[in-house]
Amino acid sequence: MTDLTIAMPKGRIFEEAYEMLIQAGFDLPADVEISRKLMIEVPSEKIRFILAKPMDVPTYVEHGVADIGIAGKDVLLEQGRAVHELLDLKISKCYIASAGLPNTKLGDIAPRIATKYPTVASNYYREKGEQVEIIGLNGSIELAPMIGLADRIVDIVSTGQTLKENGLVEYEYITDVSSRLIANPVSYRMKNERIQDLVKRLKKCVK
Ligand SMILES: Nc1ncnc2c1ncn2[C@@H]1O[C@H](COP(=O)(O)OP(=O)(O)OP(=O)(O)O)[C@@H](O)[C@H]1O
Ligand SMILES: O=P(O)(O)OC[C@H]1O[C@H](OP(=O)(O)OP(=O)(O)O)[C@H](O)[C@@H]1O
Repeated sequence: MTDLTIAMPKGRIFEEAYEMLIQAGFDLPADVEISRKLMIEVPSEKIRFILAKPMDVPTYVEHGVADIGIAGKDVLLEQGRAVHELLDLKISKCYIASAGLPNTKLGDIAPRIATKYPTVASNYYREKGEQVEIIGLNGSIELAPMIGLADRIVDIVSTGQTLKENGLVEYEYITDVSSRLIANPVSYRMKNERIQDLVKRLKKCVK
């Protein structure tokens, strides 16, 4: 059996993704994320996990230091990395939308859009033929319209609670997001049997 390195996203996605691998029949240790270890070896399964920031998973996979990884579609759309998308795991579901203060119309001059997803946002408005000014932020995006930094935000919505608690409303749905299994193209060729087996097993667990 070939060794496989899997880049796992720390945080939100981790638990569901790890649970899915266990459901797929992999014999993996419990309590992995509680520890501060960033690399977990599972010799019995010939698997090595690296625990990365969700935004960094495609980087490890593109560079081939991880054979496969799990990444949100939001991150894949934003980064457009050279990786194969193998399977929609249908976990960590949410969507990207634009939002802003209620009853506000965008003026003729390029509205300011605050976002953690500058590429997704500029593609969206370009396709609509609207000129915008993108303001890149790393988090707490909802603050931007409240404090007058931007006219709209483009961000992840899940329950809608963050928008509601900050007095914002959704304006435009942009795209659905869920987590995907991705592979390095060379690993996919060289370790095809191993990766196909994993895809087959995970596919059975997709709900
Ligand atoms: N409500 C949500 N908010 C943000 N991301 C979500 C949500 N629901 C699912 N996701 C998915 O989880 C991923 C982000 O996970 P997480 O929030 O742990 O990372 P992060 O925000 O990049 O990390 P950090 O909190 O360190 O900035 C997204 O890329 C997306 O695919
Ligand atoms: O619709 P909801 O269920 O409220 O979820 C959406 C919120 O969750 C995310 O933020 P996160 O918690 O990752 O914090 P951040 O501000 O650091 O991005 C996202 O950026 C929204 O702010």
